[in-house]
Parts: sequence; structure tokens; C-alpha cells
Amino acid sequence: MTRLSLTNLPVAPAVDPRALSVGIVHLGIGAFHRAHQAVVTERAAVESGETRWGITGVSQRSTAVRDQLAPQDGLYSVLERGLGAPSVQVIGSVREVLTVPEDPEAVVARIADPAVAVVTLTVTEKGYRAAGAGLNLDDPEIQADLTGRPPRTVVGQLAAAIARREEPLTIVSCDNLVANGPFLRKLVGDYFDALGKVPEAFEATRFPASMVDRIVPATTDADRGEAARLLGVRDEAVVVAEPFLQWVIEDDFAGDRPAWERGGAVLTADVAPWEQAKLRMLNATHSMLAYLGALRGYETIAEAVRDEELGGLARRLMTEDVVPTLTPPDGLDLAAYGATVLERFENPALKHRTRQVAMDGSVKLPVRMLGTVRDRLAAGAEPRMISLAVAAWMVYVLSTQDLDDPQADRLKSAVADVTEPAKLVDALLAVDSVFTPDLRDSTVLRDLLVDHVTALTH
Ligand SMILES: NC(=O)c1ccc[n+]([C@@H]2O[C@H](COP(=O)([O-])OP(=O)(O)OC[C@H]3O[C@@H](n4cnc5c(N)ncnc54)[C@H](O)[C@@H]3O)[C@@H](O)[C@H]2O)c1
Ligand SMILES: O=P(O)(O)OC[C@@H](O)[C@@H](O)[C@H](O)[C@H](O)CO
Repeated sequence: MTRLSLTNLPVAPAVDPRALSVGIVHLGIGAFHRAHQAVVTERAAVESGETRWGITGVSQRSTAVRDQLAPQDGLYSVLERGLGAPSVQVIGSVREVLTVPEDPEAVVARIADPAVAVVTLTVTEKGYRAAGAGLNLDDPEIQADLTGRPPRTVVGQLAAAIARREEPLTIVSCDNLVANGPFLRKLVGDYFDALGKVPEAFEATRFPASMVDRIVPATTDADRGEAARLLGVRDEAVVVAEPFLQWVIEDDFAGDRPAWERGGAVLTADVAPWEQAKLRMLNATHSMLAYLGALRGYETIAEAVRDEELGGLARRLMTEDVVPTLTPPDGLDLAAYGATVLERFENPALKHRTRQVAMDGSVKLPVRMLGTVRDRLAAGAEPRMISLAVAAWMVYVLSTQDLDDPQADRLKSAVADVTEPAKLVDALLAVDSVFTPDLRDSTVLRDLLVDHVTALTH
């Protein structure tokens, strides 16, 4: 079948890609960026008529996405799967893909290009190479970047480009992290401190926080087949998404920016209440369903949430433990939000795999769950439901052979000789990159975890 390209275009994108010049560099051009920021950026270009915000995508680790997009002139489609028939839309905002393994210097040069005013990122939680709130200076890749090689880590790339630039730059993290903008600023600052020189341009660089939301499962061959059927041409780079899309961005830019608000984003002075509600309501519940669902043998989140008992536990997690810790942003009704989240999880067409959501638990738990645990303990409450989510992760670590986690070796060796629930809990509570001393020392939390693990393993 013919391949999607500028000369084989069954459905034209909303902007003519040839008219766009590059003004944005996106680090981590995975599925999510293509179904989220790239879509909003295209809509903003259409609404504003501005042509300077085409995107250079960067593949950090492999050449796969570049190999999919390059023969397609950067074009790809978003296959939207809601409750009705699927629909497909071709997106034209990605103009170029660079790969770090092939040419790390080209990535720094592109970020340093004066035509570029904004960098966005979706490099997963582990891509930040943090230890607690700071940069992990023991990380061998960070150490190698600090020696002055063309940088291969995200923080190294940003630091090298900032040091070269004279024009102001704005860096927008779009990963599911607490206070993602300030967090990234701290990591880049730690990198400069380790180098022993902080360039003047760092002070002027802005790191707005952002909250991103759209469920985007990994694309399967079945999705590629469906897109081909709908498009009439083959698209190797298709991404799948639910209809829902939300992007709340702190309005703190060093210079020009795309008119993202005209593409559907919300620019605001304070992202924190949006982000906290999303991470604690949606992402924590997602992870709980992933661990409990996988332990019950469910392939997908939709199957897990449709299990009456698990669906009930997900609801109770939000209402009993999460909602009491939140101060919602103006205009957000938490009860309605929680109901919408569960409806979105129930979408059977998405087929978001429990194993995908369950991966990288050691870096997701502190972001999604442990703030709620801490706040509930501080309020003198018994965090029964959120500790169930943590316990489910513990049992998942114990029972999963090929654990997909940046700390898999450490976690698996911690639980290697474990034979009883209390030992499992103590072994994992001792992992200091996940649990802080206040949580390790809480007998309330430990007792709840032992109870839950006992119930889950019997
Ligand atoms: N998929 C979603 O539903 C969704 C929704 C909201 C937010 N996000 C955010 O986007 C991130 C990426 O999701 P995705 O669906 O695009 O995943 P993906 O697997 O399709 O892409 C991940 C990207 O991160 C890069 N990456 C992975 N590990 C890295 C590392 N150690 N160092 C540098 N780069 C690394 C990869 O090269 C790839 O470009 C998530 O981790 C999350 O923070 C995703
Ligand atoms: O993308 P991850 O791996 O950080 O997390 C998995 C999901 O919980 C997450 O991607 C949600 O689908 C998303 O945050 C919804 O906006």
C-alpha cells in the first residue's frame, strides 16, 4: 500500500507543512507529543496564521520514530478512539526529526538556533535522571556529559544549548511530574553547578510548569491497520488517542511563544492546583488499576476498571483519600472530574495495557501517590485506599518476572528472599529513592501496607 506523504495525502493537514519554519524543539518525540502538543500547535498555527512554529522532534534513544516519519515528510495521523466510530486526522506540524544516537551535536545546535524560542519535552519520568529533588550526579550518562562530550542526556542538551544562546529561551516540561517546570530548572541548575560555571543566559531562561492530559496508548499493528483502512494509505507513525485533550500552561515565557491558547490550551498564572488534581486523581488511580488489574490478569485498563470490585476501589481511592488533600482550581468540580476520569478509563477502544501504565513504578509512585500518603498521615488520617495502591505496586514488583523499571535490578534484589508480607513491605520501604524517611518511619503506613499485601497475596 502507498505510504502517507506530501504527494500521497488523502486528507490534507490543517496547515501546509511546507509553509512552516521551525520555532519549537521537542525532546522525546514519542506517541504522546504527536497526539498532544503537536496537535495543539497545529491548531494554534491555523487560528493565528503564524508560520514560525513548526516543530523539530528529537528522538533521544532510537531512530525508530525518525525512520517512520522521514519517508512521510513528517506527516502522521492521530487515530481518535472514542465511544463511536474511530476518526483519523493528518497532522503537519512536525517538520524534522533529529536523533541523539546519530548526531547529538545537531540537537544542541538546533536548540541554540535563534529561530527557536521554545523547547517542549516528554521524555518520561526517568529521562530527567533525578535523585530526589536534584540531578543524579552519580548517573554515568550525566557524568559522561559533564566531561564535555556532545551531550546525550536531556539535561546536558538543555544546558549546552543555553550556554550557547544569546536570545531568551523557554523550556516547557510536559511530563507527568510534580511542578515539572521548577523541577527541571533545578536539574539544569545542578548541572551548571557541577560544571562550575553558570552562564548568564540561564537566569533569563524560563521553565513554566504545565499540566498535560490525554490518554495515548502505545500504537499497535491493529491501530496501523485501522489507520490504513481509514486513510487509504499506510501510516507507520500513526498515534492513537482518546477524544479528551487538556493542556494548562504557566504563562511565564522568556520571549515569543505559539498562540497555544488559540489551539485549545489554557494559559494561567498557577498550574499547581490543576497539576496536583490530575496527578493525584487520574494518574494515581490509573496506576492502582494497572497494578491491581495486572495482578488479576487483565490486559487493559478498561477491563480492570470494568471489574466491579476494582472500579469501586478506584472510586474510593479518589473520594476517600485523594479529594481531602486537594484544593481544586477555580472551575474544577472534583466529584465530576473523578467520574469523568473513570469514564475515560472505561473506553474499551483505547486498549491501554495495564503493563504499560505499570512500568517505571519506582519513579511514578513518588509523583502520583506518595504526596497523598504524606498529606493524609499529616492530617492524622488513615490512608487506607492510597496505601492499597502502594501495596499493589509492591506485590507487582514481587510477582513480575520481567519488571520494566529503571531500578528493576535493585527492586528485584531487594525482594529476592522475601517469603512473607511484612518482609516484602520492609524490603521495599527501605528503597530510599522511592520512600523518604518520614514514610519509612510511619508505623501507620507500614501496618496498612502489611494488611493489604497479606490480602493481595492470599
Ligand atoms: N501517553 C500518555 O497517555 C501520556 C499522557 C500524559 C503525559 N504523558 C507524558 O509523556 C511521557 C511520554 O509518553 P509517550 O506515550 O510519548 O511514551 P513513548 O514511549 O511513546 O515515548 C517516550 C519518549 O521518551 C524518551 N525517553 C524514554 N526514556 C528516556 C530516557 N531515559 N532518557 C531520555 N529520553 C527517554 C523516548 O526516547 C521517547 O521519545 C510520559 O512518560 C508522560 O510523562 C504521556
Ligand atoms: O505516560 P506514563 O507512563 O507517565 O503514565 C501512564 C499513564 O498513567 C499516563 O500516560 C496517562 O495516560 C496520562 O497521564 C493521561 O493524561
